[in-house]
Amino acid sequence: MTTLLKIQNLKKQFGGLTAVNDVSFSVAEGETVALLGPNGSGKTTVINMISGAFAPTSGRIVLAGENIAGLAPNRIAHKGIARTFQLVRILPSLSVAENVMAALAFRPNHLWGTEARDRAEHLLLEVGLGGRGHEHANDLTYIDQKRMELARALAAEPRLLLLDEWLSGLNPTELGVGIDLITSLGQRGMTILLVEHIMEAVRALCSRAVVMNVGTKIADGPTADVLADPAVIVAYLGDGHA
Ligand SMILES: Nc1ncnc2c1ncn2[C@@H]1O[C@H](COP(=O)(O)OP(=O)(O)OP(=O)(O)O)[C@@H](O)[C@H]1O
Repeated sequence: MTTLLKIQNLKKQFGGLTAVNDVSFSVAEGETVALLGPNGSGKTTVINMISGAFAPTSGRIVLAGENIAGLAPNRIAHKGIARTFQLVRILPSLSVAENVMAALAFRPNHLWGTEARDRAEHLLLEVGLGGRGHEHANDLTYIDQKRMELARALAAEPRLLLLDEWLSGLNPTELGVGIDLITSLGQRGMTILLVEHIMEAVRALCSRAVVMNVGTKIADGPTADVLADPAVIVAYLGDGHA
């Protein structure tokens, strides 16, 4: 398998707090990998460094052989990384279709006009919002806003998709649909790194999992093995459960 993303000795300090400490792991082309860990373990900080929201204190983030650590978010996006946010970010005053068209307009091979509208409708259909492009983004339920945010991320045709708790807040039916949607992206060859607290989803979607605790990587391997690792169980549940 070809490595798409290689994280090497990544570190992030916020003043005296070391949020991410010497973390290294890789994601192969076409893999769906989970980045796990209890609250505050540094997962979102890793995602923020990969997507360029934060510059690392030290370490390398290598995408397809090129070190992208510290580049601005728009440059990283143009290199093929797209993400969703833990708290959804949308353009609330625009329609659903316009939100996606804005993403199509800002990608390297821009799409405009009818072409963009057609592509936006296709992407909305893909995420379960078919025929709803005319609606006001602000009127969508939270779950539908998440769907729309995913359509915006997919509009960039990323090589690597970062999903930060994209499945959280879904009811059981919606969760099943969401898992199917991410599965279908993976089946089409998309490389995905996802932060997720819903273990049912992690087991269903991810062949491999990386686990962090207090900024440090404590496990990396096949998902079933990692979730059965006593060190991981202790990190999530505390001593007495391993
Ligand atoms: N911008 C920031 N400034 C200062 N400290 C920060 C900042 N962002 C994150 N932190 C701190 O870094 C640590 C790791 O936070 P992070 O959000 O990466 O954890 P997480 O594993 O994603 O947690 P959760 O599962 O709760 O989202 C925490 O102690 C957090 O308070």
